[in-house]
Amino acid sequence: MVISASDVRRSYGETVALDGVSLDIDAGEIYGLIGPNGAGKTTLVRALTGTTDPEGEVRLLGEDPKRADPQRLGLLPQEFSPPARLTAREVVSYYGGLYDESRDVGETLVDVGLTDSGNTYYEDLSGGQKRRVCVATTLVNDPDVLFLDEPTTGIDPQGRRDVWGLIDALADAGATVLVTTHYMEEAERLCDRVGLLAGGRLVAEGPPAALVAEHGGRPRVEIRADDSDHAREVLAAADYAFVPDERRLVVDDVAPDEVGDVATTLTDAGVAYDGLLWRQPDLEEVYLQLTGQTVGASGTPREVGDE
Ligand SMILES: Nc1ncnc2c1ncn2[C@@H]1O[C@H](COP(=O)(O)OP(=O)(O)OP(=O)(O)O)[C@@H](O)[C@H]1O
Repeated sequence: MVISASDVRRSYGETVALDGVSLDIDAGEIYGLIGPNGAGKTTLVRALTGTTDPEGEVRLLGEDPKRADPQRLGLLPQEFSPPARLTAREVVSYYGGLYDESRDVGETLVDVGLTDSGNTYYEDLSGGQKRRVCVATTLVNDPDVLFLDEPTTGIDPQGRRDVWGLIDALADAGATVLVTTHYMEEAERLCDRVGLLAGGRLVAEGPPAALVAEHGGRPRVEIRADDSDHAREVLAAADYAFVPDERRLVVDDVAPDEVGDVATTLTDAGVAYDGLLWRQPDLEEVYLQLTGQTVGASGTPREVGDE
């Protein structure tokens, strides 16, 4: 195992940040830690990398994390501000200088898609470009194990895809990657396995598709109608069931060939709607099923039915 944790606990005063987490991550895996703000993701990354002292046992590359070879590790913290009055190239070169051996700075910049911005001051880059520079600093020593705490937060959709491609390529080349995210699409697209963290506990773990199949529930249709209360009444009278969701009207258990029946039921009752969206359940639904909370793109936890 490249990374392993057994019954890891960490509290800050009264706040229990980690409440007995165990996990094992193998070489070449991309493992995603998912959870909303406050779930314990950053504390777990800190425990696994030796920057906080938890109870329980942690092993990184077979050692106490504090003794693991820094040359083999890359860590992108959530909050990371390189010196602003350096250019992108100088920032990456500065971090490269901290290692006995480092990669070519120009190549590393190309890898993160910063071909034209190498000579721009860090403080003059866009939010997404800054994050790419930060990712580049974690790649410059060609690490075997990478910890990326919310690597794509603030990056535009294309930039996000670029970073995913980069992480994929690193894992293909044998690197082990632990990534935290509250973007479910990111977790589904990128990760071989994910761990769902809630209140400092790992509530489920597995390949995204397997978790969705086991806990995600049935396909559903989301309806956008001006008068969604009326739409709900009409559908309830026709024996449709609903996914608990305070923000949207979501009809549960609708196979693809049954979407037309939902539309007809509404139309026959004179209910106007401007959208019917059929979708398979995703990791967001899994999280909701298992914790009663949504993660959401902003990462802010929300109790369903709590508004
Ligand atoms: N240094 C600290 N001192 C006090 N409390 C802390 C500290 N670090 C984390 N916590 C608390 O521990 C809990 C878990 O925080 P953590 O940052 O690990 O969550 P997270 O899932 O990474 O959230 P986010 O997505 O916002 O980073 C939170 O309640 C947080 O307030």
